[in-house]
Amino acid sequence: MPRKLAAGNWKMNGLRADLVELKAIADHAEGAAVDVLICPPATLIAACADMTVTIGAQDCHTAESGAHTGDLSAEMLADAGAKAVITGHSERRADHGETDATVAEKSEAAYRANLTAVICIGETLAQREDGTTLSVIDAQLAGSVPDSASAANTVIAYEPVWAIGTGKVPTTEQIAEVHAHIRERLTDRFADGAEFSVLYGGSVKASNAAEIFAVDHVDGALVGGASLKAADFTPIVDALGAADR
Ligand SMILES: O=C[C@H](O)COP(=O)(O)O
Repeated sequence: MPRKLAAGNWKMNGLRADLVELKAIADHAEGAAVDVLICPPATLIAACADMTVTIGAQDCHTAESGAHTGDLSAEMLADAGAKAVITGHSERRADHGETDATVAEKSEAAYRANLTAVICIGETLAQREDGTTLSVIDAQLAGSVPDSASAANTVIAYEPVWAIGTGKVPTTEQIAEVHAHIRERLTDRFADGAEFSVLYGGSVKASNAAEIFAVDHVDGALVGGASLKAADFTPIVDALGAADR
């Protein structure tokens, strides 16, 4: 059975003053029935590395070190206290031109540094509307997930681009279709494909979490906006714990 995971991606939000929210989430995570991961901006990783919640980063470079001004290697993030790193988030694919090949390389860099890679995939609104969602998912899975991936070092996050930060959420039927498809592709390709945690991401809130977590093959969520405040995020953690699956 895949592990249930409630993950928060703070994106480019969070100053030291906001560590109070992270501490409250960590305190809640300590007694939670599910795994909890928070990915704050890299500037805050060291400050919260000792809290009772798993800390991750939002991106890493492919190389271990070198002349790459402004970038951070997976080894540096691990050294700061990160245990995981998000790779291939659609905002990085769009803002920084990251390709599937880059995402696969970054995921391999994560494994090299003993970090879990949270690999993001998902279709745009145009792709959803022209009926190519599943072939887009296939291409992203094939291109972004390295052959060395396993359930122990990789989490897949399905995030329809059109649902991120918009308040628009796919129907449970749409989520079910894509998650079942991802599970099938993972089991086709990896011996432990049935064990990978597959998260849903895109406008998850306390008010819709239970319905989403009841969908087959949804093993948790990657939450953006609603992970910034403990009062918004902890009910999502609890909803995942209560999900009957
Ligand atoms: O990484 C998180 C996702 O992009 C979802 O963001 P959101 O919950 O603000 O829609």
